[in-house]
Amino acid sequence: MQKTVAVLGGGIGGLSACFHLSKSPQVSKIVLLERAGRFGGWLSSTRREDGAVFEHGPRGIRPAGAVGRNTLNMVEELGLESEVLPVTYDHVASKNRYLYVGGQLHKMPSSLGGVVRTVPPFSRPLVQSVLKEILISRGKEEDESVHSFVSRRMGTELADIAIDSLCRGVFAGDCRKLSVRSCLPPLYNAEKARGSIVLGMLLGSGPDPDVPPSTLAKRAAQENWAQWSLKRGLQNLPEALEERMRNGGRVEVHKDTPVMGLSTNGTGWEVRLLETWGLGHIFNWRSAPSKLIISFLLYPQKPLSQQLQEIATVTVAVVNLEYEGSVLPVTGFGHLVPSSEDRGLLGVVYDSVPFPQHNRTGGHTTRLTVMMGGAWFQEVFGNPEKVTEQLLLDRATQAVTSHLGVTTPPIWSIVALLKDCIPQYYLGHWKRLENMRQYIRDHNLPLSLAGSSYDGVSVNDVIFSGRMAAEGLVGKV
Ligand SMILES: Cc1cc2nc3c(=O)[nH]c(=O)nc-3n(C[C@H](O)[C@H](O)[C@H](O)COP(=O)(O)OP(=O)(O)OC[C@H]3O[C@@H](n4cnc5c(N)ncnc54)[C@H](O)[C@@H]3O)c2cc1C
Ligand SMILES: C=Cc1c2[nH]c(c1C)Cc1[nH]c(c(CCC(=O)O)c1C)Cc1[nH]c(c(C)c1CCC(=O)O)Cc1[nH]c(c(C)c1C=C)C2
Repeated sequence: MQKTVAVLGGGIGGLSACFHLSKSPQVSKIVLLERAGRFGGWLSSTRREDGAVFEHGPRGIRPAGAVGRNTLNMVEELGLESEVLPVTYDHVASKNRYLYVGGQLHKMPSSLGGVVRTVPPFSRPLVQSVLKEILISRGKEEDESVHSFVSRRMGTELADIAIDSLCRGVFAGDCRKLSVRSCLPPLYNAEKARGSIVLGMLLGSGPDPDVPPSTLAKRAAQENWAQWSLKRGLQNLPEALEERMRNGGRVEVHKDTPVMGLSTNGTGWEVRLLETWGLGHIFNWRSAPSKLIISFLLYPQKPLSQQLQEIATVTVAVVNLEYEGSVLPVTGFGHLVPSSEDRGLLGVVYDSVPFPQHNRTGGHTTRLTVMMGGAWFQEVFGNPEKVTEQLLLDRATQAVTSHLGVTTPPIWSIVALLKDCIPQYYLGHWKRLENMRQYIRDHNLPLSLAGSSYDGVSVNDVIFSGRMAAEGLVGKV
């Protein structure tokens, strides 16, 4: 029997689910319901008339691994190959990343020389920690914080500085609360499979999903891409998906359509919407049987909704700045700031280094993005509802002055407050997921979970989760 499917939330996860569902002959109709006035969720780019592009959310996607190939396969299917802006591993943006510690920028080691020598801010050569790691016995816990795991295996200095910064630069989160099992599965699996991170990395610690590469994914591997973006910014990806959905025939796409509630009616679902397109106050959309793929929380089944609610999120302030000319004292991807140095200032991305194509045409500028807040937002800035754009802008420009010595004011800026934008996989996240999925199975609920709250926060992970949710319903597409 053909199915009708509602996809709730038109972020990149919901769009990916629609994309894959729409390929299946088993699905007669897909209804995509999005609260906002545009699709794409956190993939959001400002395009200025003079050609400059500024990213408010993700700015680079990694091509590596099965999930990286899966995204590039989709990019090729959407006909976006000529729009891709690759950055190779030998590019300065791939080789140079910095830490801001003790009031100074320190380049993170990226070569063997940097690992065997003592390189500040570390007090001994990293190779010492790496060699000792092989001899440390396996942990016995089912889960552990990222900080505790790395301190135990590689020493507290590495955990306090490098890992603390890494967790801020990916999750905007606190490594003392984040789960190693859910946030860094390759490290957790390496210890479980080989007894050591180093041995796991060298010998492998489990199979990757089978995702055959498209021509574009093969090109990325041959040309050694480290990351990529799109000429018109990453927002072009949800735009291309939306266009595909609109032209495909079987997907009904609705923007400005917040879902207000969900309830089961035995055979399917009732989705309560606040009417926005002229049918009365509350519109009940009913289908039987139906499946829902949700990338956000709205569910009256108590045990499930409670578990979903327990997945915390953090708020990040993103400030894009543009400066006239070349103002950076160093070149590279950007720098991260450990929480011991400055709790509220997470890091600065030097956008014009990896993607100079996004600078305004004809002029020479430097584009930077300052990211602030995350797990420390409330403590440093107070209530996100009350913080002013001016305060965030001042804090960002002060950081650029003190960290990078840039004394000229920016010629252009934009402040975005991204409320609850990154889910935090705290200790025991894996158990919560297992319980939720068990509940769905036990109650035979026609419901799938996809999106950044579950199995990975990167754009690749989320796109893959949309595909898995679709395939869980209709089989391989
Ligand atoms: C600042 C920042 C930088 C990042 N940098 C990178 C990076 O460099 N590389 C990378 O790979 N990843 C990066 N990420 C992560 C990645 O962008 C996100 O994890 C991903 O975009 C999340 O997609 P999603 O579809 O799960 O969720 P969302 O983008 O949150 O989409 C959910 C959608 O559901 C809609 N919605 C919510 N409630 C309702 C409702 N009641 N009714 C209807 N619709 C609803 C929302 O409006 C939204 O459109 C970054 C994220 C942030 C915030
Ligand atoms: C300073 C805050 C943040 C910066 N980027 C993000 C935050 C919160 C969000 C983010 N960055 C990356 C991802 C995807 C992870 C993935 O698995 O692909 C997300 C959600 C990519 C990334 N950025 C940095 C690292 C180490 C990674 C992981 C992948 C990779 O190695 O490329 C470092 C980093 N992020 C930021 C800065 C300033 C920075 C380092 C210099 C910004």
